[in-house]
Amino acid sequence: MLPRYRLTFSPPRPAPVLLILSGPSGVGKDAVLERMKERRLPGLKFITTITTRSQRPREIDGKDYRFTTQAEFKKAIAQNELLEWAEVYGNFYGVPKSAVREALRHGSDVIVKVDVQGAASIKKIAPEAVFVFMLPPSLEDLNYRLSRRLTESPETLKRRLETAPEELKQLPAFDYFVVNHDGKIDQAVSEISAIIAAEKSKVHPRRIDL
Ligand SMILES: Nc1ncnc2c1ncn2[C@@H]1O[C@H](COP(=O)(O)OP(=O)(O)OP(=O)(O)O)[C@@H](O)[C@H]1O
Ligand SMILES: Nc1nc2c(ncn2[C@@H]2O[C@H](COP(=O)(O)O)[C@@H](O)[C@H]2O)c(=O)[nH]1
Repeated sequence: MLPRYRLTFSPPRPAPVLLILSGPSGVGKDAVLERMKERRLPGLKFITTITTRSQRPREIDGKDYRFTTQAEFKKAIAQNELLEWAEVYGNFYGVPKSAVREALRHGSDVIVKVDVQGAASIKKIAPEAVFVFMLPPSLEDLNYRLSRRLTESPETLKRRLETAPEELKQLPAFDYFVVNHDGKIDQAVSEISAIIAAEKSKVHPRRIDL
């Protein structure tokens, strides 16, 4: 007969992770996040940000972005509805604070996609977030991807590509990097998932206070 023990132990409850994904335009952030969404990983929430940029032909309002006017965007800033906002390549973009708070309150892990300015702002507000920088294998690959996407005018394409080297200099401010190798979107998805899993296994987790 085995001795009977009173079991009083239970493992720690993992804290939700706020993952900030950044990287130059065209590196593949959206493509990787789309693939992540297809995997329907439980407890993972993707935040739709808002923008004054014009909607691209294949974009869906409310899914890719919440497209808004300059006036509405200014109102959102005035009413303190944005976690951060920035002018990026000539348009305004911002993260709705309530969506992030709500998801974290429900215990979900949260992914927010922003440019490097947005990542720097969020680092000041929520330094406990996990900052991930997506890198291209080379600037040539970045150029090729952004050109082939056919979403940019010659002027905006030039602006985005000329900004990339400056953005890449921000890498040291991040916690992790993920290289989005050509044709290897699944590998990038796995690496981001592994980062989330590692963060959730920390004995001393970073607790977000927003
Ligand atoms: N691993 C990859 N191999 C080859 N092509 C890729 C890869 N990842 C993304 N792409 C392609 O590169 C282009 C740019 O990708 P995507 O739009 O996801 O970039 P992004 O980082 O979200 O850009 P932005 O910051 O402008 O929103 C798309 O046409 C996409 O299909
Ligand atoms: N600072 C923020 N940057 C954002 C936000 N949402 C998206 N972005 C970034 O803007 C650029 C351009 O995006 P595109 O869709 O016009 O190609 C890209 O780096 C996005 O990651 C945000 O809320 N804040």
